[in-house]
Amino acid sequence: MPEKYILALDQGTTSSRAILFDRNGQISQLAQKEFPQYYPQSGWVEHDPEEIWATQFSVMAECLAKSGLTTNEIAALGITNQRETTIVWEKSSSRPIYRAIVWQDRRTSAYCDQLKAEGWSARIQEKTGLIIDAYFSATKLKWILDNVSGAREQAVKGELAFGTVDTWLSWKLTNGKVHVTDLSNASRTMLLNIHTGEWDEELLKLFDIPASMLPELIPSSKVYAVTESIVKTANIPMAGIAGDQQAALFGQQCINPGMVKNTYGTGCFMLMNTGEQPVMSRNNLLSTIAWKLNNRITYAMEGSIFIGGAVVQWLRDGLQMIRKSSEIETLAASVSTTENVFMVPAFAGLGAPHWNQHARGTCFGITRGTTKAHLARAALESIAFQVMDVLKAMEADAGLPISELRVDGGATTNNLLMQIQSNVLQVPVVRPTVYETTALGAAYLAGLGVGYWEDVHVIQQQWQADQHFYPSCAASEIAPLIRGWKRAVNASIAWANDES
Ligand SMILES: Nc1ncnc2c1ncn2[C@@H]1O[C@H](COP(=O)(O)OP(=O)(O)O)[C@@H](O)[C@H]1O
Ligand SMILES: O=P(O)(O)OC[C@H](O)CO
Repeated sequence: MPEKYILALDQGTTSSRAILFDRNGQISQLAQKEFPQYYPQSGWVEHDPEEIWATQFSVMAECLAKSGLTTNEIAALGITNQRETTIVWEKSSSRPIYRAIVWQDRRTSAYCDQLKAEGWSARIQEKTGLIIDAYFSATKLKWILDNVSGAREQAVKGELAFGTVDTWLSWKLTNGKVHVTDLSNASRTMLLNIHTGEWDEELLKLFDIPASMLPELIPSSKVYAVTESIVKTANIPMAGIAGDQQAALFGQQCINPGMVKNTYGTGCFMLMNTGEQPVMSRNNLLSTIAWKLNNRITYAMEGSIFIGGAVVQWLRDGLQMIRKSSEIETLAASVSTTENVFMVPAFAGLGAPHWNQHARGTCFGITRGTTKAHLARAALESIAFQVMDVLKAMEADAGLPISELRVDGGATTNNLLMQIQSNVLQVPVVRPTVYETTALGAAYLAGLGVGYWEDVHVIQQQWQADQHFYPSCAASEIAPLIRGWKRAVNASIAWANDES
């Protein structure tokens, strides 16, 4: 019998990846492609669903071709994806009726303010675990139905399908045979009751969403389809789905309550496993479904930061200050401090724990002596400070100190950022050997779904630390920086509040 592999599709905000994992959870082959971002108006962010599919499909084909494997050597396929991003398509033609509205998009902020003013905050948090914000899918879906010509009529007739990116990819991989989403993705729509694990009728009514548009809810780890005959990918069991942050929690083996990871991708997302009960945050964090496995739902508490590695991408593409993301490390390391420059990258408002939809990016403390190196360092520090704010909120909710942080995601290749992070938090930061933890989590869920791995205890042995970053300075040296950061965030919020 030839050795089999698990294929994970990781559809992120900036790129699509396909990764083959072996039985030891090691990467055997990888292909990756960036795709375009569209910013049609200030605060709007869109993707083309066909480009999402085309890049995802091409990396999958490339990965298989490079490996030389045939489909019967693939034991299962797992999907993990940028969450909340909202796609609506025609069931009959599979044609999207609008571009994907991305999680970072702010176009529904005013409607969210209205919902808050009408007193919906507590009820929505109680049911969904979420804080009302344009971030989640429900208001994006409502916007499409209200603004795309003919959409509502078609939706009422049952002709349209809604899905997050996992739903879209599952639809495309099966030629429209399945219209599904797993509970971890569904919990990000603001339409799911996380206690019952069902779509919530009251919320569907509030957002005026016809139930016929909604995908079927499935567990995160179970065979739900096989791939259709598209090039070399026919008949692979599709057996795992999870939102990328929950998949990373699984891939980091945070499978016991109290375990925490932080992922540094486009945004930063810290999740704590809270076991089989949702914990309602008193400190502006989210309560969300981590996964449904073996018929049991595991919950997580989450701090979502909208701009993490994206600030580096902005310096690269927007300001053209660097040519490659990796160049930021040398540039930022060329100065030992920012000379009191603070950047608040609230490009898409502020997420946890501030939740200000109207805040925007800002930079304080610039003098005639400020160079691009200071700005580069301030950008990296801004990522670390935002993570600190979320970690403090999580510690307050948990009533326990977090004594070590497991990290992953594209920006964790930056050793300087990891060192700054450890200094700011004054705790060790641990990077695992497999950086592609998100994809690994999806592979694990798919592999467990087909019995490739017998149970979680088998995969638990596979997690290995690559590098520890320990604090290299005293807390007293960091304290003035933290004060400066807090002033900068407050000023950014005050600027937004002054306008509203
Ligand atoms: N060396 C680096 N230093 C800091 N940020 C980086 C570095 N390399 C990549 N990044 C950032 O990491 C992000 C990509 O990480 P990834 O995990 O692929 O994100 P996503 O899944 O959101 O697309 C980008 O925003 C990029 O700017
Ligand atoms: O694309 P990422 O990895 O930054 O993840 C995006 C999140 O899923 C948004 O909630």
